[in-house]
Amino acid sequence: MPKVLISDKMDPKAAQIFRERGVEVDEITGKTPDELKAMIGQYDGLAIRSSTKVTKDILEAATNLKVVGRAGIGVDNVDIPAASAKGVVVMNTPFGNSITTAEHAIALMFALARDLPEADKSTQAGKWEKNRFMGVEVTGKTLGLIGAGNIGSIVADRALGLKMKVVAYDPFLTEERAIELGVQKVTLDELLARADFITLHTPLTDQTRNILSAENLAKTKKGVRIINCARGGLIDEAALKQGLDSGHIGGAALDVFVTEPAKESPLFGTPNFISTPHLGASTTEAQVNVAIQVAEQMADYLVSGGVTNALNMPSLTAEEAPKLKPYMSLAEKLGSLVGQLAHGAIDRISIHMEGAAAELNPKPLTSAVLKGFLGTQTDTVNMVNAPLLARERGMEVREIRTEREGDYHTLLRVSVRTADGERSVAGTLFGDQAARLVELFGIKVEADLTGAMLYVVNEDAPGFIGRLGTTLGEAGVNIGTFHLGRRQAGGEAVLLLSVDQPVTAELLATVKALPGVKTAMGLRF
Ligand SMILES: NC(=O)C1=CN([C@@H]2O[C@H](COP(=O)(O)OP(=O)(O)OC[C@H]3O[C@@H](n4cnc5c(N)ncnc54)[C@H](O)[C@@H]3O)[C@@H](O)[C@H]2O)C=CC1
Ligand SMILES: O=C(O)C(=O)COP(=O)(O)O
Repeated sequence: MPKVLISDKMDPKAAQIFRERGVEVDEITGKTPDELKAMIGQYDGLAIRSSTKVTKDILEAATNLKVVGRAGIGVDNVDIPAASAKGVVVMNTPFGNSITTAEHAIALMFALARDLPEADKSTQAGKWEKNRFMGVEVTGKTLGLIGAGNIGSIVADRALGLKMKVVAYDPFLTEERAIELGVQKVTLDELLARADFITLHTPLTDQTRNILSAENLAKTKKGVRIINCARGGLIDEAALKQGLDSGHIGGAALDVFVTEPAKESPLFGTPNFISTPHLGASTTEAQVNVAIQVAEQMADYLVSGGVTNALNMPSLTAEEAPKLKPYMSLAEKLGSLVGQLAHGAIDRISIHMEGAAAELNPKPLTSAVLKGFLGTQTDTVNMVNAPLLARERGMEVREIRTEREGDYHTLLRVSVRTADGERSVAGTLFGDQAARLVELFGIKVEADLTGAMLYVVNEDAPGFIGRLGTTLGEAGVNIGTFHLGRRQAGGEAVLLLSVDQPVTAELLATVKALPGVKTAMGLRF
């Protein structure tokens, strides 16, 4: 039974779903990195929010880990390249808390507009300072949206409902989408110059880090009020403090900080500064949403291989997964076969899916072919990092689908381009389950690809098979299955034998010395 650790506070619905789906679950929150490292080895899944840092160090200790599920959106607390290298799927729940976070941004905007926290504090201190607090209306004001994705769009919608003008800076926002949202697409400089309120809704990337730098803050309108419910690091906190102190910035509300938990900050105590402890996603509704979603996605993956909302692997529904399983095995074997047989540099690999195979989700099949192929060159390849590794090696990967059936109702063909030209192998599924090789470098052959195999190319001549059998017998090697294919009688023949003992270098040398043998190789599946 797969076992999952929930390491951050999560709605109880998550644990309930894991158990209902046959996944064992421990809920242990608040552990230090060392404590987590010591226990992570026993788990197949790790369910987190933003507190747990899934570092390379933790992943190295996670010997059984298959999936990290983020009950929320941001995955900057997960080392995704390190997870991919280990074959660990990383998933998030991209929509479950977006309304809630957008609402928090709007709440902070009003809190800034009317100085609510300070007014509350003063009133409860018995001061009744009616003349001290003078707010601003949001109606008719311009809201500058940096990032108009899921959350930014909801903020825009709510702001338009409040009769604000919304200008948006987002390099990936199309004019059509801007029109649909009712916002004006502008440059960052224009946004900085025009906005009365600025709200940030981008991930933290190399491009967005310090997007509100000292220089950019200086370009803002005097009295601007700034809200960050996205990620610490988008604003230069020291420059923000200076701007507040000088009075250029009229107010700032931060839900997120460069260092979290933010137990101290030069910003604390600054007039017109408001903060919340990363509460953007903290509503009952959002937490129920993300807990249910993350548990369902992780259970799908652990129980049936379905992949949803993964950041480092193509999607695959829980219904598709069992159907694809035998194909994945065939794809991996064909990839491995060409990897073992084709020599020299390979700059292109093509995966042809014909007949029934053409109707399947091609991405997992491609990953499986690449895993099989690259597995002959490196031990660190897996389904998750295979496409990335192929790209890093400068390989072009082609997927070709032909729905028309050929000789087989379903066929996978893997071709590689080598210095000597295109080399291809093809296989089908026998009874929709068993992987069967049907063509090898242009020669028809019917073979199972299992365990240790001996591959021999020879001149088709009488007596050869007997001599080969004797040679193997004398070497104490037992033949399991025997497959023969040839281009034409008396031409080139291919022999594929599964053998019960390993094919040693010594045996290969003896086979190669037999008359008529052109090539002999040991293969492994
Ligand atoms: N405070 C909290 O508790 C929460 C914070 N978040 C954070 O909110 C942020 C936004 O989340 P979503 O809207 O769901 O993400 P999203 O991916 O839907 O939207 C992000 C937008 O940022 C834009 N963007 C990317 N690079 C940009 C750049 N250089 N300049 C301007 N725009 C750029 C993208 O084009 C995209 O439209 C994320 O960082 C997420 O982690 C999300 C949920 C809760
Ligand atoms: O979903 C996100 O990106 C968030 O930042 C929410 O964080 P949390 O799950 O509340 O720790």
